[in-house]
Amino acid sequence: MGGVPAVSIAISEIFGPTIQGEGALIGVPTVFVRTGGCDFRCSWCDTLYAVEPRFKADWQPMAASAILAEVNRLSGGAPLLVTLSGGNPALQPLDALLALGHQQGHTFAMETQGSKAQPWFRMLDHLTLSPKPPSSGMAFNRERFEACLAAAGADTQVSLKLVIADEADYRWARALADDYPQLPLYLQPCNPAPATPEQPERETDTQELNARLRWLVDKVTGDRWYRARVLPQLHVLIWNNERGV
Ligand SMILES: C[S@@+](CC[C@H](N)C(=O)[O-])C[C@H]1O[C@@H](n2cnc3c(N)ncnc32)[C@H](O)[C@@H]1O
Ligand SMILES: Nc1nc2[nH]cc(C(=O)O)c2c(=O)[nH]1
Ligand code: SF4
Ligand SMILES: [Mg+2]
Repeated sequence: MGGVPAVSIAISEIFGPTIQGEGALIGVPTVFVRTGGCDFRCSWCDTLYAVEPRFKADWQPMAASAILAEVNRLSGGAPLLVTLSGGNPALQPLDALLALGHQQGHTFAMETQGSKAQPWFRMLDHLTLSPKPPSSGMAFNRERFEACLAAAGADTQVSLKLVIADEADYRWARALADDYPQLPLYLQPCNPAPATPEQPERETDTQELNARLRWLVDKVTGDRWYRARVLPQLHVLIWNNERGV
């Protein structure tokens, strides 16, 4: 009696509908499901409240059915694109969420740094792999990244989204992208002043952000790197560093 207890997923926040502000699906209406916990700690991370273990008490263990109930409440009951982010959502058991969500008509995209592969990656409709450049302070592990690509298989649309803070990041991005010519490639300038747990109300420097965007466009066009697509974080242009949008 009682059956198998539902597996729980650590949830930092569920919000939307808003628009996807980054990468291949920019502009698409979506609800975000943000998991808690990350195996990285990037120097410029804009979501440390979903990363640092000191915030563990804020992350709620939720069953797939409860997460989807909240997604459906926010979406008004209509199926839509659900974006899984974090923290690193690849650390969570998300297969039941994907199976049940698909049954309900939702589609799923996920953002991850490519440090951990899961067999359920092939259940995703879109997978954004965002390996970290030198400025993040994190090391790139090619074997793990390629395990993520293999786990996604042929039916999941995979794209590469690289954050660029400086010249060294740009050079790293060029070399990395050359090794994966089949992947759609998105470059996004690093937010120079993301909000932090200590300064949740911090505003970014929009002039500096715009200068970084212009610099990146100049680099890409100057190098005739016509495969790269340069995009801002649209949500930062619209709402600055506000959380939950
Ligand atoms: C917060 S992360 C969560 C998902 C996963 N941990 C990852 O890094 O891909 C989502 C996206 O935001 C990007 N990001 C984080 N901080 C940023 C910043 N200061 N400027 C630009 N992009 C940033 C990450 O590189 C990643 O592509
Ligand atoms: N609108 C919006 N787009 C996003 N794209 C990636 C986000 C993230 O934090 O993972 C994000 C986010 O937090 N908001
Ligand atoms: S991998 Fe993603 S969530 Fe984790 S610290 Fe880096 S940017 Fe933040
Ligand atoms: Mg974000």
